[in-house]
Amino acid sequence: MTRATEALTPELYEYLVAHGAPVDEVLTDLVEETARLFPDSAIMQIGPEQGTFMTLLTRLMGARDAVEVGTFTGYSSICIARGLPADGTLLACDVSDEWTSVARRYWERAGVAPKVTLKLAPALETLRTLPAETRFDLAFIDADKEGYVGYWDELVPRIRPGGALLVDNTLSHGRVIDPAVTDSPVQGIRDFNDHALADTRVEPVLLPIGDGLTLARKKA
Ligand SMILES: C[S@@+](CC[C@H](N)C(=O)[O-])C[C@H]1O[C@@H](n2cnc3c(N)ncnc32)[C@H](O)[C@@H]1O
Repeated sequence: MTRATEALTPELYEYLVAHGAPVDEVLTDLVEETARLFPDSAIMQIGPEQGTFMTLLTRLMGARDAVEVGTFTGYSSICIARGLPADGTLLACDVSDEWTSVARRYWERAGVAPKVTLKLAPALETLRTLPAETRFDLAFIDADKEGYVGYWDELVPRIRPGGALLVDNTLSHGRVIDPAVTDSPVQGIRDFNDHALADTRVEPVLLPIGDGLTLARKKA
């Protein structure tokens, strides 16, 4: 019995990753290619245990229609798309043609390309112009941190009752609790965390996966 989450040493983290479902060749190659092409940005990819968790969650929920805000080179989108059924859909939102051109190649290799629609535009615009009747089972937010509250407010009404939202980086590498840190991405995360907690339409939990992953269930 314990009352707190275990702090992970690098060795314990390695053990944890090694005891989840193994990462396949497609994702391993994607990690390698992203690091080679975009060495300064590769850190933006989600980690292997988070990807496995997202695939399992998608599958466990029986999600069919999903949306992602922040695609980069495609790691998280592949993890979500793999959890969707053959006729499932994923709307992937990003602004970078350069980064998502890598994602497009890997969607083909992963066999998920028919499920994915890429929208290259500021995500707030994309979400605001969705048809009023659009409903998603699952949303994943992982883009500019200052935009999180706006994305959340567009997405919550579009999630079906019982559906879920996942929001990445909600611990900001620990900076959320450091009053000396006042930069706008960290303040964006603080604002978002308070906003989600106060939102009576959802039941949220902030999980210590990766850099903090908020999971929220839309109430019926
Ligand atoms: C942290 S990365 C996403 C990482 C991705 N989920 C993965 O697992 O590889 C953030 C992404 O958000 C995109 N982005 C930033 N501002 C955006 C905006 N206003 N609208 C849409 N996408 C945006 C960036 O181009 C970048 O690809």
